[in-house]
Amino acid sequence: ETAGRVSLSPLCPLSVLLSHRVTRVPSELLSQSVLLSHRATCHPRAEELQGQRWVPFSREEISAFQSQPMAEMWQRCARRVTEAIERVVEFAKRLRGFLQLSQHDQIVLLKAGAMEVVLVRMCRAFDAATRSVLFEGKLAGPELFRSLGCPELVASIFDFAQSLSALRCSESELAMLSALVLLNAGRPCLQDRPRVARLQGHLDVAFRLLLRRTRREGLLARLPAPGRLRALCSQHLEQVQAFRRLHPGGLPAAFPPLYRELFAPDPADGPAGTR
Ligand SMILES: O=C(O)[C@H]1CC[C@H](C(=O)N2CC[C@](c3ccc(C(F)(C(F)(F)F)C(F)(F)F)cc3)(S(=O)(=O)c3ccc(F)cc3)C2)CC1
Repeated sequence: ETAGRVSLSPLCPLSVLLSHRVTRVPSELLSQSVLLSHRATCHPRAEELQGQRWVPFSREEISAFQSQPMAEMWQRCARRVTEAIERVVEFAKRLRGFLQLSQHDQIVLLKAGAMEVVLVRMCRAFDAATRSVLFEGKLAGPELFRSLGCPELVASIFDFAQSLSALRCSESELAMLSALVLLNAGRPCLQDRPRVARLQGHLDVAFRLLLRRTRREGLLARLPAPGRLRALCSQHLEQVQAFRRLHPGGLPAAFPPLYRELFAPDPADGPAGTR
């Protein structure tokens, strides 16, 4: 048995067995705490996802969305993605060691990784059978988002959600994946890269041990390449720029400030993450 576990030898009297604390190895404690942070900051919660019967939008509701003005639909989606990003920030703050990083590095990691975590989390509310995602309480296919005017981005988002949901990840696996997306020592502009690399290393070991314990080592080879998430996020930034060109005068004030800060930073505000 691995060190620290209660020895289950037949010779051990109950009193000795009971005297051992059920110790968990540090990496098991780490994946447990990451799972709790994930559960506390995801929406909908896992139990709501199981219980809920997902209802698709009706044809009338879909055409109502499709006839929304582009700016209206963009603001609606930007609000929802901003709410999701605020929950990802809360998740990051609960990750062991994250708040001990400099604020500069916390901002660098969130600017680079928050949208990627939203896209990872999206597979939780994705229904592969109907290729649709939970949006404002009902199931929406890609066609519902037509008035955004960015069909390729929407298609890539759905493709990514489809491929990730096909792996049928557990909440623990999604939690560890999300933590590793955020605590990525490869992000540009980090001040204390070795410190982020140490945190990333602990998570990497904990993730591998979790996969071994659950006989899911094969998952690692099937995960989408990190480049896919990066490509999705740059596609998203291109579409935000395209939207801004269509609507001179910058993103309308109705866009959430956090969304503007992350995806349409005003050059007058100085370099990213240093304010
Ligand atoms: O907080 C949680 O645990 C979850 C995390 C995942 C959340 C989620 O799935 N989402 C949050 C909002 C979602 C979202 C994703 C992508 C975008 C955009 F890229 C663009 F609009 F251009 F596509 C933008 F940013 F440019 F506008 C906006 C909003 S959504 O559900 O509104 C959605 C929109 C379009 C889709 F084609 C698929 C989904 C995805 C739901 C809440």
